[in-house]
Parts: sequence; structure tokens; C-alpha cells
Amino acid sequence: MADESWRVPSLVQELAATVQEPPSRYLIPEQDRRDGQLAGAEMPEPVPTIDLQRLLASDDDYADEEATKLRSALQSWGFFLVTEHGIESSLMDSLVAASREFFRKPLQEKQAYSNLIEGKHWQLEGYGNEQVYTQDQILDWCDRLHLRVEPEDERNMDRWPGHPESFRGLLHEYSQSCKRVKDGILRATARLLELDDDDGIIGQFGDRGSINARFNYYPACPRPDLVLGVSPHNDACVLTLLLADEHVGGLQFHRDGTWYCVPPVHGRPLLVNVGGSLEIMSNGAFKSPVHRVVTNSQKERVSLAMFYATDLEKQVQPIAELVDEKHPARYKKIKYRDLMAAHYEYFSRRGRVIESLKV
Ligand SMILES: O=C(O)CCC(=O)C(=O)O
Ligand SMILES: [Fe+2]
Repeated sequence: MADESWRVPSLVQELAATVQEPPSRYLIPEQDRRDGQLAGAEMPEPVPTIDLQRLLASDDDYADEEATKLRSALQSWGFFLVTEHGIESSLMDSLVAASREFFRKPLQEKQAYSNLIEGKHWQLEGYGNEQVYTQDQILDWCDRLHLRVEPEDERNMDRWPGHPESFRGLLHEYSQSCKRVKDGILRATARLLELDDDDGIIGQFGDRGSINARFNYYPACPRPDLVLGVSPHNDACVLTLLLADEHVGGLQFHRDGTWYCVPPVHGRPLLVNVGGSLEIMSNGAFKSPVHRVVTNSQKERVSLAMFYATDLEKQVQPIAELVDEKHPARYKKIKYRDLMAAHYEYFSRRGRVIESLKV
């Protein structure tokens, strides 16, 4: 039988502890690292910042002012910070601390939550790496813990770390708190598109809209000039709420041919970005930004992305109210289940599925 061991690379945390140089499978193409390209540029303006309390205020003046900022952020960068989101920073701190504690556990303990069935068949959920499709796929300098949080009855509790003991409760509580933030932003976004308030974008999720939590763990890398923590991609979901590392930067967004660095921010704002599903639903009014993560040689980095997406069986397509003779659909429709599958396959060869859906 053919040797398929390339499908199961080592965990990056183990590599980081043992190698002087990243193995060749992690090295990005020469042309992508020439001239210090990985360093990225400073943003030409501060990261757009939306005050959620003002955005949702009953006082129209405040809300209008914030909505104008939201429109501008959505149309320019496709991402923004949300402050005054109402989530206790102590809850965020505790969850981040619990996830760090998990990643620091001995390998054997973490392997109990592996994303490999019988040590070889990859699945999305659990602790491990990205799916490896081909032998020449360039691998990311990152381990992750991916958990389905909603629908609640589809939680695979055997993949949720039991240690530290607080982990499960904290993730549950955090996901409940994030929902209000996500709903508030989507309502305001629907208003910008002049969609019906009640149905708007939220109505597009279907009965079994999903939340997936992804804890990313980037060990320090001996050669950050040669690898990426996460390869360029845009998220496939509707909206992502990212809790980024407070102290260690690395996230970069692509705009007009330049990579821009997002500096680490204190005070626990959430970084929100438009997912590919929302780009399709808005018929291209809002673009899903391409982003990547670079590593550094000094410090590990941890982030938590919450991906809000539709029911897997739901067709993702331009919202009917936004399409007419003058504004034809600019994207083909696709079932979310198929979009997800294509997303990961395209990602593995550094492509973007959304490009293939443009009419
Ligand atoms: O770690 C980050 O800051 C971003 C991670 C990311 O883009 C993702 O998980 O989709
Ligand atoms: Fe992402």
C-alpha cells in the first residue's frame, strides 16, 4: 500500500520544540517572501472602530453616525473592531487563559481530542492541523482546536477539552454573549442594505445556523521569514468574530495589492470580518477580505475565531430583494455544505472558492 504518512504531519507545537529550521513542507514560495514582504505595511489609518452600544442606540443621531462608520468599514476594509460590545473582559480573559492552558498540556492529553479518527482520517472538529490534500501542499505554522458550538444538539462533547475544567462552561457562556454582538451587527448591516429588519440577513441563516469556534495556536517560529501562521484566505462563513491576541500581532489584511498589519489591541475589542457568504448574500456590496497570519521568533500567539454561518443545507445566494434587472446576481448559488467543502480544498492550494462563484 502507498505510504500515506504525509497526510498526518506533526503538530507544529512539537516541531517548534525540536527543530532549528521549519521543515521544507512549511516553506512558502520564494517569490512570496522576497524583499521582506511578510513584514506587511502599517495601515494608512486607524483600524475602523464601531461602538456597538451607539450603533444599537435608540437615539437616532448616535446610531446613524455609527452606521455611517459601519458602511465605510464594510465597503473599504471588510473588517473593523467592535467596542462596547457588552461582553465582560473577565470572561474573555478566562476563556483565552483556559485555551492557553489546554495548548500547554502534554501532547498525549491533547491527542484525546484529536481531529484524526483512528489517528489517520481527518475531520474538521478536534485538535490538530488543517486537512492535507496533496503531498506538495504548503503547511501552516499553526495548531488549532476546532469545535462546533451550534446547533447545540450537534456539539461533539467528546472533542471539547475536559481540562481545564472551566473550559466547556466558558466557551458556552462566551458563545451566548457573542450571539448578541453578531445579531446587532447583522441587523445594522441589513439596514444598510435596506433589507426588511426582521428577516434581513438573519433570516438567511435557516433553522440550524451554525457557530464554529476555532482556537488558533501559533508557536514561536525560528524562521518567521520563511513561513505563514495561516495562508491567505477569506472566511467562508457570514461573519467572523475574532478575539485576537492582546499582546502579539501577526494578522494582516490584503487590500489593493498590499498586506496591512493589524496591531494588537488592548481592552478586548472584537475584530469582525465579512465572510464569503455575506459577500454573496449582499451581491458583492460587501467584500470578504483576504487575510493571513505571520509568525514571530519570540512569542507564541493565540486567537479565537467564532464563525457564524448558515444551515449546512441552505443555499447561499444573493438576497432576492437585492437582485433585479438592473442589478443581476453576481454570484452563483451554492449550498453551504458544498461551499465549505470547496473552501478547504481551494485553501489547500492557496485559491479562493468565491472567485469561482462569480458570474
Ligand atoms: O489568528 C488570527 O488572527 C486569524 C485567524 C484566522 O484568520 C482564521 O482562523 O480564520
Ligand atoms: Fe480567517
